[in-house]
Amino acid sequence: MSPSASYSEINLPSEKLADLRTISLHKLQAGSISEQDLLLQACIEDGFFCLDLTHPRFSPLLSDVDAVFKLSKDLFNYPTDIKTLFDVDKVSDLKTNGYKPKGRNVVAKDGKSDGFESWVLPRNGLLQLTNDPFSHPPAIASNLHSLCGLVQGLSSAAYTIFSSLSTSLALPAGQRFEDFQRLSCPAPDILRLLKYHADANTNCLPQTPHTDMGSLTFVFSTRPGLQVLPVGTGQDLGSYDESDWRYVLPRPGHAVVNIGDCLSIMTNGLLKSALHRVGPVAGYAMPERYSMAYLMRPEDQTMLRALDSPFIPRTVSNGDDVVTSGEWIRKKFKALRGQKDAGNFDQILTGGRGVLA
Ligand SMILES: O=C(O)CCC(=O)C(=O)O
Ligand SMILES: [Fe+2]
Repeated sequence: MSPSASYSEINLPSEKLADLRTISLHKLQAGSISEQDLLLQACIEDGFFCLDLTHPRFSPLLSDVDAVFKLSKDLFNYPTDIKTLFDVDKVSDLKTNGYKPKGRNVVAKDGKSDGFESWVLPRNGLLQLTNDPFSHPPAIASNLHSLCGLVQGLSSAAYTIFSSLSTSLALPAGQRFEDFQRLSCPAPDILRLLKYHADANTNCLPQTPHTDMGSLTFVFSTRPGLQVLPVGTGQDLGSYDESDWRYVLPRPGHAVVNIGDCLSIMTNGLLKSALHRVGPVAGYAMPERYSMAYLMRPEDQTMLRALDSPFIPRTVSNGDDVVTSGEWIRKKFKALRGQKDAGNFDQILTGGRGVLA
């Protein structure tokens, strides 16, 4: 088969596929104990799972996903001079709003740059939770209904997931995950629309390996491309092998969900924040690919330290290294802004490990 064979023609060997658990949001919401246990297991063992949204009650959410994919195509089809009016580095401080052209950031030590355009939208701006500036083009203004529906639907799915995990870990009142991401309070969550460009080079790496630095991420796509590194393959030490990557296949009516660094820190590593990346299937060209990621982050005042739970391993800390989530995000930016050639801001913002050494 030629490197440009269509993805539907590619028959991936099953041992190369990520064997992710499927969690039904409907069953979680109905209080199923076995689903709750399965969710905890997935977060401890993989840091990734597939979220089944096929129950009819989630049809409005899936319609919003479709509408936002359509919007995404319209946005990336805008002429370059319009897109650059909303340059993420000009219209927002912490990259929480605006457009990033392809190739702006370095993704590999050899200096190669990224292979995707992105457009980031802030939850605070969409839901009018703060008065922070939120400049955006007409296509976004005319799709606010779907964008807000999507963000609210995913925030509510996250509430169910957080609350299930909090119960499983016997977290005390006031220290439950959902207490740090309240539905009506401002939080620096972002909706990230992505367009990966086709690339004939079978060795291209459009997006660098990274972990997401927030709490929980939901990803939707209709094309393969997402790859995860199984927990236990030397992620922390960087001693994994290229052959360790596993492909996550998109499934209609499902989101791919993963744990971010903040939840991992708050559970002292019990819940895993796994390395992932986007790239072509080995030996094939990279096809054009649209995806969207809703990257959730704890409210700014959240202390990033291990929570009280009989299941969370304790560490001895003098407290000096505890920071709030807001400080942590700012610190990362400051460190990077002062670091010539660090380039890779978007990945750093969304990921704490596994990026440029
Ligand atoms: O495009 C994807 O499938 C993944 C996106 C991602 O990992 C991110 O935005 O952090
Ligand atoms: Fe990510």
